[in-house]
Parts: sequence; C-alpha cells; structure tokens
Amino acid sequence: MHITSEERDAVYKTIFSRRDVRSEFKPESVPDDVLNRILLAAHHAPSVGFMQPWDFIVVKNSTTKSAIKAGFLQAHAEAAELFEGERKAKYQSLKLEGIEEAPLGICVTCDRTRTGSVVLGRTAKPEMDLFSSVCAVQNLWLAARAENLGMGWVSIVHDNVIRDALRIPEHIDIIAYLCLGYVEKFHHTPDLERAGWLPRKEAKTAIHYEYWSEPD
Ligand SMILES: Cc1cc2c(cc1C)N(C[C@H](O)[C@H](O)[C@H](O)COP(=O)(O)O)c1[nH]c(=O)[nH]c(=O)c1N2
Repeated sequence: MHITSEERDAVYKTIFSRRDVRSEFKPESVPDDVLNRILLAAHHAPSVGFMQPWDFIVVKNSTTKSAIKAGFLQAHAEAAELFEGERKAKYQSLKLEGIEEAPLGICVTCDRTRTGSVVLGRTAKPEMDLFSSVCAVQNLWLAARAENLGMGWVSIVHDNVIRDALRIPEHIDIIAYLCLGYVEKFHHTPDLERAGWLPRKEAKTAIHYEYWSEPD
C-alpha cells in the first residue's frame, strides 16, 4: 500500500505536535468509538516474538483516580527531596500530572508470562517484553494526538499504589499510567522546555518541526 505525500505529512504533523499534557484538560468525555480506535492502535504495536504482552485498564471512576492522585502526591514529595536549592523549587512548581482533571486514565501493563517462558527475541535480552509494552504506549500517544486528544504519562507514583487501586495481580508489570482527554490547546514546545527545566537537543536535520504549529 502506497502512502501519499498528504498522508505522510499527517503522520509527521502528528509526531511533531504530540505533547505530554498535564494541564488544560477539558472535562468532556471521550466517545467510546474514539477510545476503541486508540486502544486498537496501541494493540497494533510491534512486540518481541509477537507476544503482545500488554493490557489496557481504562479508569473512569473518581474514587480510583483520587487514590492514584494521593499516590502521586506522596511520590512527588519524596522526589522533591532529591533536588536541591533552585532546582527543588522549580521541580515543586511544575504541574506533572492531570490524574483527576482528565476524564480518562489508562494503565498499560505487561504480562511477561503471556506466551510461556521462552520467547523468540527475548532470549538474550529479557527486558524486550517490557519495551514492547512501551511501544504500545507510543502508538496510543500518537493515535490520541491524531484524535486531537491530549495524553500525559504519570510515572511519579509507586507501582503498589496503582496495583492496589486497580487490583492488578503480582505477576503483571505496570508499565504506564496515562491521563487522556480533550485539551484547550497543544503547545508548540514541551512543558518542561517552556518552564526552563531542559531545552530540546539540537537535531542535525533539515526538517524544522516549527513548520507544524505556531510557536507558543
Ligand atoms: C517514560 C516517561 C515517563 C514520563 C514522561 C515521559 C516518558 C516517556 N513524562 C513526559 C515527559 O516529561 C515529556 O515527554 C517530555 O518533557 C517531552 O515533552 P513532550 O512529550 O514532547 O511534550 C512525564 N511527564 C510528567 O509530567 N510526569 C511524569 O511522571 C512523566 N513521566
């Protein structure tokens, strides 16, 4: 199947304008057909030995979100202690999750036992099944952007909090907790860059992503 230049441009536009979204979520709910499309896109990620080790747990319940938010607040406070001086103050000023504001949470997991103990492609590098689930996260992130849905990855929460809140069995690995929803806007530059945390590294390429959106 040939991809036209317009279709190619749409893919690059999606990649370059994808953002990690932590604030500015709108409360409107995500229709089931849209949610199904992005989950199906995630399910079509590559995976080691085609083991497809992922599962997706959709979170809508506010009590569950509150438990995860409490876990974030605890882990965030612990993290703040690891930074010093100005950096600590800057860290504490950052908005690093939208757990309660986003209408949807999605937990992506990895069942490392899914296709037995010997997996094609995992024999020399055992972490490949975990990486496969991360590929699913990226597919989900890009599909969400193509649906004009913002998505934010929240990793500042201990696994046991998510495991308890979602009753995830011990043998299942937790890969990601994601917040999804429609947004006020997609910023041109990452939040961490706009906040002065870190700049984007220069890429030696002739393509300028500025082409795809208006500067902030
Ligand atoms: C594995 C992993 C884990 C996290 C993230 C990303 C990834 C890949 N990011 C988002 C991260 O800060 C963001 O991707 C970069 O700052 C670049 O911004 P854009 O994604 O391009 O907008 C992220 N952001 C945040 O606010 N809280 C978090 O806990 C995390 N955790």
